[in-house]
Amino acid sequence: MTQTHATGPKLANPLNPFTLYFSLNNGLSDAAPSLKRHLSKMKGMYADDEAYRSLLADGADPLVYEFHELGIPESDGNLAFGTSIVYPGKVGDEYYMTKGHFHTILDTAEVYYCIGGKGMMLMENPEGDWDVQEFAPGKAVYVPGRYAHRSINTGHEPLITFYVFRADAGHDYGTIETKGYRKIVVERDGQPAVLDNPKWK
Ligand SMILES: O=P(O)(O)OC[C@H]1O[C@](O)(CO)[C@@H](O)[C@@H]1O
Ligand SMILES: [Fe+2]
Repeated sequence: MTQTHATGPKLANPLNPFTLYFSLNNGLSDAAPSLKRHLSKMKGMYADDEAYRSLLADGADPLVYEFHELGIPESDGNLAFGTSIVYPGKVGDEYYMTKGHFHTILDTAEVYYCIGGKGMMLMENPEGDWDVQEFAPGKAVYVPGRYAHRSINTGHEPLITFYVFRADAGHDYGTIETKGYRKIVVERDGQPAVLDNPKWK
């Protein structure tokens, strides 16, 4: 090592070695800003449009999830990583969740390691196969290439995960925004249940 580098989010291109701290309690990093997705950014994604509208009444706009995206250069040798925090809540009986996406380079996989909370990773591929895997602290979920992925908080605490994927993978939101997922995860008798999405096109 010939020089020291400040740790933190100021990422140079090409990258130098660096270290970043993410809290094991709330998933956040003091050194890097998070991107926040409020409910108003998820129009049409929940099955119950009326429940969605009523949660946004009178100017309310709850924070559904936030994540750290560090701006790692999107070249094929790099890894993008960060934490993702989905807050507890529901729209009607459907749990708070991320938008979800395919990777633009469809074959690109991703790993999520759960640090806190409880939930599910909902996945589906263009061939129509779907799957859910459970998140609980200590569980690592592998999202294979070709699978769209959405994190869902089925518990009462923030669902905190750490993710890593190939930095050039890209995000394809269009397909999910127009077609939706085949499945939704809702609360039934106090338990999560996977149902057909009535809005799926
Ligand atoms: O991109 P979405 O579906 O809004 O969800 C955000 C999460 O997915 C990621 O894009 C990783 O796949 C992270 O930035 C973040 O954890
Ligand atoms: Fe992804």
